Amino acid sequence: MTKGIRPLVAGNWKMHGTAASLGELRQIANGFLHGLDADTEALICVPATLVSRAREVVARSPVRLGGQDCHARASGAHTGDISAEMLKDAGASHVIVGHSERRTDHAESDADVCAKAEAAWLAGLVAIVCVGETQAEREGGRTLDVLSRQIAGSVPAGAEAANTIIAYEPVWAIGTGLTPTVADVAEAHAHIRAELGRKAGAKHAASMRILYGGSVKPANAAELMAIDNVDGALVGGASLKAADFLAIAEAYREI
Ligand SMILES: O=C(CO)COP(=O)(O)O
Repeated sequence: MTKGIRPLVAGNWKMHGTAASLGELRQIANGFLHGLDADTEALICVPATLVSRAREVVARSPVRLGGQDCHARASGAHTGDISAEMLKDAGASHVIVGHSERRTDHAESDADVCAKAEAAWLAGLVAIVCVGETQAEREGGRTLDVLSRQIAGSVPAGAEAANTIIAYEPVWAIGTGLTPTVADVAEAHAHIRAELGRKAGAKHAASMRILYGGSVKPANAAELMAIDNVDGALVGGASLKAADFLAIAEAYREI
């Protein structure tokens, strides 16, 4: 946690979910509606096909919606792609950019991610910029260098709390059940905040959220959230089940 920063528990459904999954979203919305936690914000990044229907489901709850990627351009001949404006129009307030699965599956560079974050801002979306080292990079002692390079290259100038959230997701911790030690998470998040200071100035860096992502579960959420500079979570698999996602949000409240 960081004093003065309201935590955000965000779900990333990845390529999971059809209309049948909206029941889970309804349960999540109900959990927050019934006062689960006024101190924690909640966001679910559903597949783009569901944003518009999900908007109805979360309408009377504090739960907000995000996309999982957007194109760097506002519009054009880009068959199959989705613009930030389209996500906004469908009901999203946030969009994830530079998730490691996009960086790997679609060869997205830091410059691509930076352009997508700027496109998100232009459409009025908050960009959730993902960074994180691979297993080989960690084993090679290069974690902090990788994070420096990714923050320098993927976060546009002008980043501040109102338009940008950083998610630290060690690639080797995603979907594996493995998590870094408390000391490693603390070191990475402190390093990211220092790099944000270089990029955006100390004042903005101090108020920006830095989420942790990678095998966050109800059982480890409280321990992760208590770490300095960890301002919430980006939850993959455990966000698909309302009971797990709500338990994670609940764990955060108990810090
Ligand atoms: O990639 C993630 C969220 O964006 C993390 O996924 P898991 O929580 O399934 O490890």
